[in-house]
Amino acid sequence: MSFASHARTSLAPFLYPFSTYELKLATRLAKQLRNQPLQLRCWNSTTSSTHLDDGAHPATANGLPTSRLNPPPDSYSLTPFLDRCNVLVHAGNGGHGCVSFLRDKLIANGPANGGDGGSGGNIYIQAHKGETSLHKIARKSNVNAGRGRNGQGRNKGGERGEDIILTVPVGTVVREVWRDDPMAEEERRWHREKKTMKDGADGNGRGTLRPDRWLLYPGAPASAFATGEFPMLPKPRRSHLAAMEPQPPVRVDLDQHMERPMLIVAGAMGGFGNPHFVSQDIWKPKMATRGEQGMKMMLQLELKLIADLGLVGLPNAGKSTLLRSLTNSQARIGHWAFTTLQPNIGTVVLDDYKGRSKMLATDRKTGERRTRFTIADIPGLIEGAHLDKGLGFQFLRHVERAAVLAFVVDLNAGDAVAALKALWNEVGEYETRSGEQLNLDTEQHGTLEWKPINTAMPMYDEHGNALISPEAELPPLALSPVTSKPWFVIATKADLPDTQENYVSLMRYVEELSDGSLPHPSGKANAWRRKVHAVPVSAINAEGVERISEVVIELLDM
Ligand SMILES: Nc1nc2c(ncn2[C@@H]2O[C@H](COP(=O)(O)OP(=O)(O)OP(=O)(O)O)[C@@H](O)[C@H]2O)c(=O)[nH]1
Ligand SMILES: [Mg+2]
Repeated sequence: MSFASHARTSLAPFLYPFSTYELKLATRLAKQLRNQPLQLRCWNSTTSSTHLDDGAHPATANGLPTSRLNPPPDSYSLTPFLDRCNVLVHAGNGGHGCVSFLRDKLIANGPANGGDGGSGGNIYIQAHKGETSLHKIARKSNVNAGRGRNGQGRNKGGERGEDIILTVPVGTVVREVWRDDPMAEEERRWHREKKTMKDGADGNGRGTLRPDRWLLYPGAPASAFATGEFPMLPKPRRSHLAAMEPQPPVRVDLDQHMERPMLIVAGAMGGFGNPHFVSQDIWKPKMATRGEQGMKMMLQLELKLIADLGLVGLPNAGKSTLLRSLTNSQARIGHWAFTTLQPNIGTVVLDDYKGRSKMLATDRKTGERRTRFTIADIPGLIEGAHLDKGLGFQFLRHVERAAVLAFVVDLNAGDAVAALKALWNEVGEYETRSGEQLNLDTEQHGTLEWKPINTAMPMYDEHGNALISPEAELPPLALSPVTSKPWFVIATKADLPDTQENYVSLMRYVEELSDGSLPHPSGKANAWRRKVHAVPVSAINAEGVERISEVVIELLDM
């Protein structure tokens, strides 16, 4: 059977129809297009306004009636998207201890009963499959957990500070840029002081006067620090939760949906109330300690994965229309290049638990039912994108961050095979260049410090000096090469007349590619080409698009 007849009979019956209904539909569409004056198809501002004036159709350039899949250019909603940000997190400070003495009807001058301060709030992080972007976190830039409340009289401890949970998309890598840990300094100081006392240099057993650590009774004059007797400062305490913090420096790869949040920084401990300082020498301690200071940490959050499927295509190929036809997205659609300037993420729901699911699929990694997958409509690539033409690098960065790639080619815009080759050329060259850049960096700065997630690296040298400076740039994230990703082709605008031959030659090309008789269009010998599909669709009519979900599910599990 020839390719053309194969396509006609099995692959695209809705596109090149022979049933009565489909034939009628196709004839009507083709007729509509033929009847349009040519300038209506080639948009410019004059023709558009003429078009509006005659009132036949609202402002759609292709002359088709407006619908959700063929909206006027001003009918869209912009969803913010960000795939990288820095955020300064500050664990909560501890509350102060309390200076208080029991006073009762019968006891005029009772014992010390000041409560301890509450501990500060913790910072947690949780990857959630409902999140697609980091913009909500980036908006804050500083995230402060709540401070612990101060202790009170009658031995009442202070309340704990409020915890903070950073909710991020699945596929986020969290890396520490720098940290400021006041507790580490306190601990070093305490050990130094203890050693001095032991050596007998200051053998009176009294601590140094540290107004920043001690708290006197309310209304005490400043001179009380000089005249009062202070015991040695208690050893600085860390919260028992600190044992659950990731090893420094924090390197966490959140590639699974998390049911429970994970601790990043524990809050600081509260200060001691005055009963802690009762001794033989000091019966009525008029001092308590201040709460410890919470740790500050600069975190870099970066999405290693922006979506399960990335739509890669030339400008105006019909990517946003395709996204709309598969999801509830309100992405902007326009008949000019670069309508889309930042990725739009949409979710394809396979099972909404309202009845029979659209498709039964299991995630091979987790063994769980797959109920949805996400799609990123990536801005169009132009020739020379790998040389950073247009907004080349920024757009290609997103291509690297999709699990499966769909190359969207417009069947109505010249040779589809040439378009596919041009796209692969840009992507392949980008990969080569980023590899070269990485090698160059390695030559200049020695081995790049990207270690597997969660391995501990020393933060301080033996003298307590920070090894990682706040200005240090983190190395680029190690991502899997683009050419190793499973991919397929979506041939759009197949409703337009005379696109059949183009599709057939595209199909022939990908078949020969899959069986290894042709070299991979990226020029890379080991590029993925196990089973390349070419799916013909008419996104504007939502025809043929169901097949895309089937192919994506198949490729996601490869
Ligand atoms: N006839 C027909 N027209 C389509 C189809 N899909 C998209 N179009 C039209 O093609 C034009 C471009 O569509 P978009 O979805 O904005 O294309 P895009 O690839 O997102 O473009 P950029 O964001 O600029 O890269 C619009 O005028 C759409 O109406 C289709 O299946 N059939
Ligand atoms: Mg677009």
